[in-house]
Amino acid sequence: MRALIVTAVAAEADSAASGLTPHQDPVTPEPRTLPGGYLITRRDLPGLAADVLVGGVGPASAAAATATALALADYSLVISAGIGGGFAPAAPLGSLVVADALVAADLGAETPEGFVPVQELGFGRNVHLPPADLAARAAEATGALLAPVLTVSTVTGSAARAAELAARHPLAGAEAMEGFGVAEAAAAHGLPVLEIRAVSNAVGPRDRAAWRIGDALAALADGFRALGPVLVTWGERHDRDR
Ligand SMILES: O=C(O)c1cccc(C(=O)CC[C@H]2O[C@@H](n3cnc4c(=O)[nH]cnc43)[C@H](O)[C@@H]2O)c1
Repeated sequence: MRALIVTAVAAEADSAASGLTPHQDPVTPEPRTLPGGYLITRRDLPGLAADVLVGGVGPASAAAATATALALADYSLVISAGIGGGFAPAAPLGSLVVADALVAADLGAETPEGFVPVQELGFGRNVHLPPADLAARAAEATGALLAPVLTVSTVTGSAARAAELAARHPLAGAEAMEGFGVAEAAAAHGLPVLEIRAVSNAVGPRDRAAWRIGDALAALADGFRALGPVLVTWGERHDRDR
């Protein structure tokens, strides 16, 4: 099974790659550069070839990078991965969230009656769903919360915005900036998508001193260590059924 893992920045890619690196191997990423300047690193486990891509911050960058990589090689699965904001109390700092839905939370129109998602306006969609069995197994193996992950173009920085998002998405576990873009590119290629986020900060009032990026990157590496065998098993079945 060949999987494409899309992160926003190099530190996230290094975490994902180190989690997928067998213990006896030193972590020696040898990135290649794709058209567009995107860096991609290959990790091989028995039964799993994983390409880890640095796709940039935000849904548009993530979609462009993902589509570029998908046009150049044959994949069975696309994974959006990185750090994110966690909705309290369900997703504390350092915890993991696996998406049971990848939701474009600010793609739509503001109206006097409130936010209307683009799907209700009749232009496309706001939600992509991962394979339910894969998301459930991934969450179980990694100890993650299985919950919707919101994709936003603006990081939430106030209690009012956090409350608005929570009211519209009461089950949301995390917010980040790339998942839906990755999912759009995967869908355009007919591929399933998964999203995993390690919580670096709480969704709420801006407080840079409270970020725990190092802890989140370590949690992301642990998550990928646990995810590897799940991907191998899922890939064997998926490739057999294709
Ligand atoms: O300046 C700020 O207040 C601020 C707060 C949190 C994150 C940022 C970023 O610019 C990081 C964006 C980057 O990291 C992911 N991320 C991490 N935490 C969040 C979040 O709470 N909401 C949305 N995205 C987040 C995101 O996927 C980007 O790749 C700045």
